[in-house]
Amino acid sequence: MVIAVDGPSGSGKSSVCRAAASELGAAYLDTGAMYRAATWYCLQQEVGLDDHDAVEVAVEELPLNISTNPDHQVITVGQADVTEAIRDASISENVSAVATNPKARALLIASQRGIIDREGFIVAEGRDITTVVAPDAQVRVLLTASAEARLRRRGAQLGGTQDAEALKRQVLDRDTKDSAASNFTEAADGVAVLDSSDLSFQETVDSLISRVQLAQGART
Ligand SMILES: Nc1ncnc2c1ncn2[C@@H]1O[C@H](COP(=O)(O)OP(=O)(O)OP(=O)(O)O)[C@@H](O)[C@H]1O
Ligand SMILES: Nc1ccn([C@H]2C[C@H](O)[C@@H](COP(=O)(O)O)O2)c(=O)n1
Repeated sequence: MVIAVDGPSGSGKSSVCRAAASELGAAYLDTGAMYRAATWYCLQQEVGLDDHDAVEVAVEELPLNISTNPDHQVITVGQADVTEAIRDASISENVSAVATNPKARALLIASQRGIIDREGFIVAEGRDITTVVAPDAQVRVLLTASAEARLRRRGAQLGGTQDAEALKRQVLDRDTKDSAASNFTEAADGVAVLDSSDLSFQETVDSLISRVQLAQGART
């Protein structure tokens, strides 16, 4: 069973899907982490992010390994453990340049489909999982939250280190740029909306799990 979840920045995709996968005993794929790792690699190789061909070459040779264990996420690029580094504000502010590069996207999407096929029972989250990567997933959810809730949550997550302008760049401005590559603000046909604005973290996890259990029941 494939559980596909999309949504804007700060809506809770990574944390909610990781917790749900852990409770369900499923694998977990953070596709945003793959775009972030690709961006880290381009910056490390001093590839100009506006140079589309150079970015494509870099993504083609990207020596990426991403774990699918929801309880132990490790992301490596070659010998470098980039699990923490890809969460840096410098990556958040540059990742859209890679995510909107069509050829880089096609390469990463192919890799994501390979991981999903290999795992079988998996929660995969990102921006285009319900629509492009796994449109045939048995559970398809658009996880949303108000802009105010998303900014507040991201601010708390970063320990109050970012001012309002930096948070806006990392959350709302990034959404605007990423919208050029995929539609994650409106649910496509057959995709259920889960609005977490007024839900606690655990209520949101429980809501996702109950949708999975409903789909599991429908299959037996
Ligand atoms: N329903 C909720 N109530 C309160 N806090 C939440 C809720 N859902 C998520 N959070 C918190 O909000 C923060 C942002 O969540 P998370 O990083 O999972 O978002 P995201 O959608 O994956 O963002 P991005 O796409 O930018 O990586 C985390 O600290 C998470 O614990
Ligand atoms: N399926 C996906 C996943 C992510 N992206 C882009 C959009 C984000 O700016 C970036 C990082 O994702 P995050 O870690 O914030 O979820 O990657 C995408 O285009 N498609």
